[in-house]
Amino acid sequence: MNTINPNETNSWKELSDHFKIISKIHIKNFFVKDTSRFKNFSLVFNNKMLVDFSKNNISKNTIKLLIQLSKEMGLEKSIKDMFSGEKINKTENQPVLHIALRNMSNNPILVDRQNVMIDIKNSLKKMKVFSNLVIKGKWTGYTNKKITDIVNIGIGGSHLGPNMVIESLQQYRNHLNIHFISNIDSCNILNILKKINFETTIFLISSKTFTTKETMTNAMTIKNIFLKKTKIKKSLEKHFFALTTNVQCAENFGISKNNIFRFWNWVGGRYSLWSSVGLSISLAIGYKNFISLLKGAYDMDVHFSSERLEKNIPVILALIGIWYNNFFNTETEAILPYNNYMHKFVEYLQQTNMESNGKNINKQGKKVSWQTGPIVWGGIGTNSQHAFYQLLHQGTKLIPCDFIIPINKTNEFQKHNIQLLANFLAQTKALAFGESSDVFEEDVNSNIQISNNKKLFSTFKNFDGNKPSNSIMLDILDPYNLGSLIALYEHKTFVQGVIFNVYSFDQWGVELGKKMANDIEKSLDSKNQFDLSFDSSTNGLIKFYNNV
Ligand SMILES: O=P(O)(O)OC[C@H]1O[C@](O)(CO)[C@@H](O)[C@@H]1O
Repeated sequence: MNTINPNETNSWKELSDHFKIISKIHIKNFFVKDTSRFKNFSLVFNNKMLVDFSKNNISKNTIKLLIQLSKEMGLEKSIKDMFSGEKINKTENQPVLHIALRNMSNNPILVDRQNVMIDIKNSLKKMKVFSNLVIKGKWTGYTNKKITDIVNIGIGGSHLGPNMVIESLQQYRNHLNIHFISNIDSCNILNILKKINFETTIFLISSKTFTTKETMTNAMTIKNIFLKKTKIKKSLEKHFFALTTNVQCAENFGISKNNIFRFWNWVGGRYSLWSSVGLSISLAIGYKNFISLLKGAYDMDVHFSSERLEKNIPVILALIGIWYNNFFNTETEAILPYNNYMHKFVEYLQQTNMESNGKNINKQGKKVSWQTGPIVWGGIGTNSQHAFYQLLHQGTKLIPCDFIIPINKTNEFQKHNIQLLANFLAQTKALAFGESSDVFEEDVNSNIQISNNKKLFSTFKNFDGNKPSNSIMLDILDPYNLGSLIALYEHKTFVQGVIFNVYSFDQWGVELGKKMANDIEKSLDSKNQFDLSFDSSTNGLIKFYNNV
């Protein structure tokens, strides 16, 4: 195991010195000095994805030093360890093998000397058969009607990934309506209940542990309402399914053995959309498209595990992220997809990144003295341009951005597609290069007496530029490319975790809130006469609730 902290490496010291020079250079000057800047600072993946990282505050030397840092932190060995099934999730004593779920090679992957590919292939076969039966109308409900609606009941990784993929791939959807119940807030259930007919709906209870409070409460409520309506216990067999590692709990809940789609403890919840947790995806877009999604991710895995670091897209994006996070001290990064279907992408990435690297204890159990995972946020273009881009352009915070756009030339609304692309290009250009306010003077309304105020007025319109961004272009938004894009961000997160020297695959930080919610829930039970033994704030809030 690597035992060095990033800020104790030689590269870190070199990067700190290097920062003093680079931070004084405007991005536009990098372009002036190097006429081949785009060529030198962009990479293409499989002729389908272009990653342009030229509009950053970086030189060739920056990349060289960052790669040196990654080597000092043992990145190459860490990648090998993950792909070979080493137990790199040490605090849970598990390997981390979402990459096995999309392994399209014939190479075995061993966990405790067992080849996990056999179980994975069987699970995929079961998903294929079931998806086909439902889509073709051969799986019927308890009154023999064809299935029209699927409800996925799950939260966190058992919800965000499938929901994002299904939304992103709207154009590949079949006739099935897909719904998600995730929140314990009853509004979520009520809203879905209004839309479905129990006779033609199946419920996928998606939970790695099959113990998550929200999911279990939601599933039990639905089951009770369902049984009240059907009055036949056997009807559950036609309508209730479990996607889980915990077969016993699923059976105890009343799911029949055949209706359990298993996966394994070595799949992290937030990396589980590639497993049977992706059943809603396979139902929504068909098994063949689900496999294309896996294939896209697999090809990115091959790139990530075999390409040298200098040409390795997830590595380069991770290192640029570290450069801003740890040397420019930026606190956040914005993800800006220029595609309406991708409106769930940011929410999904927040879990991938923030649950993985939101840690303040290093692998040796000591408090870190460097910044770890950034705050990930963002929104879709062009809507976000009219909401928060003002701050990106003229605010006081430096916010590195990833702009993502799938090319769309195929539909009849070409004017819209062109305008969307023009906005995408314009924003990254405006952020990087800025513009002097003189350019705007001719626009100034002639009625305004600007002569006295001219100087003052123009400062408001000034664009400093020098705001960094990456541009990611996909040749199309299809299952394959989406798979590659998701895997790219998964690996970016992994690389950053290695450099931060934190364990990226546990999430102990969510436990305390869960435990306290249980204790407080008991005290809210009116039978207990509202136990008020908490702090004065919690007690005050409970009293207010009680008196309303
Ligand atoms: O799939 P499960 O076990 O219901 O867990 C749901 C989510 O809860 C978390 O453990 C966090 O609370 C996530 O990591 C996970 O994706």
